[in-house]
Amino acid sequence: MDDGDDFVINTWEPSPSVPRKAPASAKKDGGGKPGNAGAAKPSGGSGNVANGNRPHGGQQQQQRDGKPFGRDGSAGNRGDGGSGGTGQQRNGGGRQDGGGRGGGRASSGGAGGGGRGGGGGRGGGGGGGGGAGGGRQRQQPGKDRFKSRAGGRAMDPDDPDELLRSEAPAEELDDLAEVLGLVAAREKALQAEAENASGGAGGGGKRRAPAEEPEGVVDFDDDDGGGRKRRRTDGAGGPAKPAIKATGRGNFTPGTAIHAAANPAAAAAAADGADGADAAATWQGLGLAPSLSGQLESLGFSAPTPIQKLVLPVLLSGRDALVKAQTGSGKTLCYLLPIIHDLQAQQPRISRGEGTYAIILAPTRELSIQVADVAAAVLKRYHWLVSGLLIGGENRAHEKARLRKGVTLLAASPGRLLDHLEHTASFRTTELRWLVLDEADRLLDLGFEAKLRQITELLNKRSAAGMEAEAAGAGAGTDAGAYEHAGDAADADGDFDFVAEAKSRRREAAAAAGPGPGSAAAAAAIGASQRRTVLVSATLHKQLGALAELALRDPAIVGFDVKQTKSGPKLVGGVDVGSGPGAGAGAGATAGGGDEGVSYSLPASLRQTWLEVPAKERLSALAALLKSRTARRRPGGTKIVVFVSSCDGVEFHHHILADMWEAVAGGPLLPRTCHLYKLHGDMPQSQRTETFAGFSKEGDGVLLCTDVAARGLDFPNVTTIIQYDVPGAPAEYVHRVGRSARMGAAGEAVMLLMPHEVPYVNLLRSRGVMLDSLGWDGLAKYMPTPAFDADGPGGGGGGGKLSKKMAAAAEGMGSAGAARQLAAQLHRQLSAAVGRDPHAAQLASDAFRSYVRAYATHSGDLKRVFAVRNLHLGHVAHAFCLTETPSLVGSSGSAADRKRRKREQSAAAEAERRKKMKRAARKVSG
Ligand SMILES: Nc1ncnc2c1ncn2[C@@H]1O[C@H](COP(=O)(O)OP(=O)(O)OP(=O)(O)O)[C@@H](O)[C@H]1O
Repeated sequence: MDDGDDFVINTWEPSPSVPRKAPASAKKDGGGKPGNAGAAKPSGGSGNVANGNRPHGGQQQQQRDGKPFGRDGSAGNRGDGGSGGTGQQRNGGGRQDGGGRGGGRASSGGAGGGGRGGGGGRGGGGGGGGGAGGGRQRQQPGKDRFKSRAGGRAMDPDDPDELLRSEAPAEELDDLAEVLGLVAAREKALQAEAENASGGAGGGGKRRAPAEEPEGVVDFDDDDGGGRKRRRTDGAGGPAKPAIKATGRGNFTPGTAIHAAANPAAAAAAADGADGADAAATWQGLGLAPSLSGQLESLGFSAPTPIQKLVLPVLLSGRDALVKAQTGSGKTLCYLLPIIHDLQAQQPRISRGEGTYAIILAPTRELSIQVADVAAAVLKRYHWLVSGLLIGGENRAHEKARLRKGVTLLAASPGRLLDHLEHTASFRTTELRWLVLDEADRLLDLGFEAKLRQITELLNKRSAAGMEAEAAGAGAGTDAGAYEHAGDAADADGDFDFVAEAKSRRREAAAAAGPGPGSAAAAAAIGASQRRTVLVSATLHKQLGALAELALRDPAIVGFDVKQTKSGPKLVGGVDVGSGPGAGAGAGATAGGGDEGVSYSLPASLRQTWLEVPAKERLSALAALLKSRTARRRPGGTKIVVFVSSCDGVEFHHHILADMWEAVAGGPLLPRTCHLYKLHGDMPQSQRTETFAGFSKEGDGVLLCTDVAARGLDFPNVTTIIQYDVPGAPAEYVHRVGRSARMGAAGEAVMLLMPHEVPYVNLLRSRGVMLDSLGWDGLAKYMPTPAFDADGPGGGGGGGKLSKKMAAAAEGMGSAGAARQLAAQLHRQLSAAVGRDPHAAQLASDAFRSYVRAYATHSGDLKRVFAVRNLHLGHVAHAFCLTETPSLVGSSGSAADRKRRKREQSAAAEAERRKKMKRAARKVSG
């Protein structure tokens, strides 16, 4: 039933801050080459077309493994698969008919060659029992892993914050890399086998005709897989630009040479060169439609950033891509613009009933919301393209209703997307043309590998079902068959005739229009079987190569280099492309692989410092930093993000600073106009969304948060980042500080380190991140001072006058040391207040425990620097305003909160169900 509350983000007013106007610096970016888009186009497009049967390979592998495709398994039916495609189509109406779908794939293999159909049959047969079991086995270890890392506490693997509290052990990630490598190798072998068996005839029958190679465009130096080098030139005989090399055709598999991409610095320089400066300096010059260019300008994006200049032509050409660039350099538009350009160009227009054409996966809910907001803003001109959001914490039933209506462009978090792929029959993805994995490094960090693999497999399966149905039928009804095949029986009604009709007209129009950069023909050449996949990352993650192997085909690689090693090609950090004029390109050249040897590149406009603080003075130092940064009103506002290592830590500090400070210190810590926010993964989604929007809009504000806000979130005008609790690996540091100094703006990052943690500065230095030491002197006058002494309240905490006695003492001492002593006195008063308040005391103990637990999860090199044995637990407890050190055994408040929330959610769901039943009953009786 449709709830009527529309899911169309397209009609939302995007958050006022997102996107924001381009700063003057960005507008000045000049340069670029005319015709780059065209130059890049044909090679990728044709390469992809030639490789069009990749999805089949993936599916064959599933069939052979007999793996289930739905969580429910429907094991008994899987054995039906032996009859191949036609059998499946006969069976295929019901979603529960797992065998039908398995057979569907078998038949798709069968179309390419009988052998594959047989393979599917075997898989289907085995799947009767083994498949379903396999599904559970695959999920279970994941859960166990989370559980064991949480010290026996059951964790929610969908929740980034849960995982943040303790990262996956390195060995597990290594195992996953191995598995992904094996999967890729196996896929490749099966594909080769299938190609031999079919001789290409069958597959060709299903695939759309490749687009003709447009004339006058450039191919790259291209290894055709057989070691032969080809070179094409453009009509004018010029070299290919941008300087991004294509890889050989075929999957990006171990043993296949991954060509170093572009040296972005060189490419950016080329793009800025005299002969092409004007074209690449404009959106249209990069190949975007005039209407899209106009929309961007009306949003304040007057010119592309350097990374956008590099990536847009590549993606518009139909290539897959792996992209790395500095934080805040404008990566979101790098993929959104080619997608929107592609979708708006489809003739006749795409209708929402056709289902989803683009999916953007992001690791956190907030990031998905942000991407959806930006998409909605850009899509405003294209009312027929509907965007939407699928994220954990939202009502599934509402999401299902919206998916049934159709959502063209979807931003999603992996857990919820997988859930709908598995359980929402009306979720149509057979037309999917784009899959983006944003913050891919973070997705990997959070242990989403298995989910990403499942998602890719399911999408492949669905698009193959669509192609199969299309090949089997003609014209109207084709899609109905496809959806039936994909288990979407509920939608297989007459409504889809117009969809099939639109699609066939679209293809005709594309054929008539002929080839050309960004043309309808080029677009049509990339059918469901030719999905483009984009991996975007701000840092190099050691599993990224494996993920690229799995997900990408013939990718252009931007911002990384590729090093040949004994075990095959390996991604290494390349030159980051920056965000402002002169930024990035050339800054922070990299060498080596993995995190070791990587050199991060951060904006020059970011001032980075660290402050050495003993454990027991941490809270006072935080208060002093906040006071000092908010003391003066800046014209553009002051926004501070404070990173804390756990949800409990955020709760405790929020309670102390927002609810208790004023009463104890006799005045507020922050100016009245500066609001204090909190954001963490244990908050209900509605509150998270509210905070996200509120802090984005705020002129002055402080956000206390976990790493849930560390990546990708684009809060406008963040002036200061305070890392109150240390980050993990240097990449984490880079992501946290990347919330400030975006798009060439000035920013500051301060990290608090306890004395034993100071070597972390050297670790960062070894990764190219240079910090200065921040002295106490500048902070002395902002140290919070006690309100209550023999002379009565003085209001030192709120910036009011010191009591006479204190003021005299401070003047006498006149040093940072004196100020610190006064602050210590205030701290003792706070501790006494916490001791009198059971709620605060509970928050403090929970926060202390979570802090120590999080500290204990550091691994590798970090374990030596952040060793729990170096923590003075008594002093740490003091920082949490505890006079005694709590036992480290015991459940945290957040765990209890989570349980309570789950209870509340199921009670609410039950109430909703009852309401619906009552409504239905009333309708019947009415
Ligand atoms: N061409 C442009 N002109 C002006 N501003 C832009 C342009 N492109 C993007 N921006 C703005 O730059 C900011 C950063 O963009 P975005 O969030 O896409 O960066 P990012 O590289 O994804 O950052 P992170 O690595 O932190 O995720 C946003 O406020 C965005 O609106």
